[in-house]
Amino acid sequence: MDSILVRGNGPVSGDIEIAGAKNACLTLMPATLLSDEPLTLTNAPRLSDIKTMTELLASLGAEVTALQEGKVQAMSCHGDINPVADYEIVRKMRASNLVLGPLLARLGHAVVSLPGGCAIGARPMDLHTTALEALGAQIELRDGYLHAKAPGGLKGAVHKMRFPSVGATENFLMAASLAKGTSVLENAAREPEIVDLVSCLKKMGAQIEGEGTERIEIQGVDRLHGATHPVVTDRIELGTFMLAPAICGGEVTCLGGKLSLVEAFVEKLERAGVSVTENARGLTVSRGENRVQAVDVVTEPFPGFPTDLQAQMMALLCTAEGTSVLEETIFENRFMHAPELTRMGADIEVHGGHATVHGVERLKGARVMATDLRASVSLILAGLAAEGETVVSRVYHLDRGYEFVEKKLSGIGAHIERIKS
Ligand SMILES: CC(=O)N[C@H]1[C@@H](OP(=O)(O)OP(=O)(O)OC[C@H]2O[C@@H](n3ccc(=O)[nH]c3=O)[C@H](O)[C@@H]2O)O[C@H](CO)[C@@H](O)[C@@H]1O
Ligand SMILES: C=C(OP(=O)(O)O)C(=O)O
Repeated sequence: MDSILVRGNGPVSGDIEIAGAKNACLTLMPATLLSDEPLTLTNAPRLSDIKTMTELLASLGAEVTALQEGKVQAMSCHGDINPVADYEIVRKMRASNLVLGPLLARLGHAVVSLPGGCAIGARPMDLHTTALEALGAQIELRDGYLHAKAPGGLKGAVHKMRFPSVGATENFLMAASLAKGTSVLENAAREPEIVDLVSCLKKMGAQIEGEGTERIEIQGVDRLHGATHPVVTDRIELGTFMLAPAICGGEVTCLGGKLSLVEAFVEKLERAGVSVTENARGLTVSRGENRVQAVDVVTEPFPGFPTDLQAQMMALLCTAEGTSVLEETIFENRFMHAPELTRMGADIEVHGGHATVHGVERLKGARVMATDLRASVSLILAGLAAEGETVVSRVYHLDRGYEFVEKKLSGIGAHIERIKS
């Protein structure tokens, strides 16, 4: 298993290119199941999760070709489709559950393994199943698989979710696009990845309005056609790399970054004393000599502060002046980076969904272990702020969500290298 070695850094400077969003690409890829014509995604990130989704779609009968070293995913699903998403693939990745809505819409039946839990918390599917049931699907759980069918076809309906689940919104949107009649989803998720999915579905011929708001209306159509679509910028990779100059000092431009993707995050950075400006090339982030100030953070659905940036923000706050409280409201076990940061000299107390971080002047390098995707990169960021060397093990988590992380960070002057096992 590879590790990442990081050496404490001085100020960083330069440009860093932000990739297409993992969490958008993983929902755009299953949309290929909705049409028998090719769907081409440009600006796809080069990640192991994308390979896993490719494997899953191939197991269902889709042809997926990675072009330009993986930056383009060309997909086609014109032959026989297998309705069974097998446990062996689904268990590797939560986003596998996004084939349920498309399979059901295209075939009228689907058998999809439950993703189960993952390190950061439970990944239940009740919001997905009740949303699809509102469209007329009958779903039961047998042997760890969701067996779904819609004997008379899916029919448009009004459905209100008790929580704006991103995945359930995506499954509902894809299914309702091919249902008969009009569907309305209330309390829908508003994340940029939802807006991106709708933009792609519209190019495929879907009739949808209200994306980016909490009420989305879908007029079902008989068939969807092929399309070419660029994957939206990864707001989480963007936020992660914006933290490099915030932690080390210096000035970095995150190419392709937009304020509208990370407003709640930027508000906290600015309060901490970090400057962020939007320009034609992206977002420029700078911090001078002053220590950052403590800020409190609560994770929330978009447009609130994203759960996927909580671990990285904690790395910054470890060396802030004062005490910060981070509250995690989305996943019940998403503070696993805290004990690892403590190994580096951070002063953190975790009580349930709250982490209290008392800022220290300097962290110290240590051997630490990545427990999940965002925890891994938070340890790398902390390593940049630490005295001496930090070795982060189990970086296969990192490769799920960050392409060429060593190359990108060394491009702005960070001391980072991969140790191959
Ligand atoms: C709202 C939110 O921040 N969603 C994040 C979540 O999306 P993801 O789609 O995985 O999760 P959801 O948006 O569905 O919401 C997560 C919350 O809803 C609960 N839940 C979810 C589905 C369900 O059927 N029943 C249920 O109770 C979960 O236990 C959790 O508390 O993880 C992704 C990867 O980290 C992020 O990119 C998304 O931004
Ligand atoms: C936890 C994440 O991904 P997933 O939902 O695929 O596990 C993430 O992107 O931070």
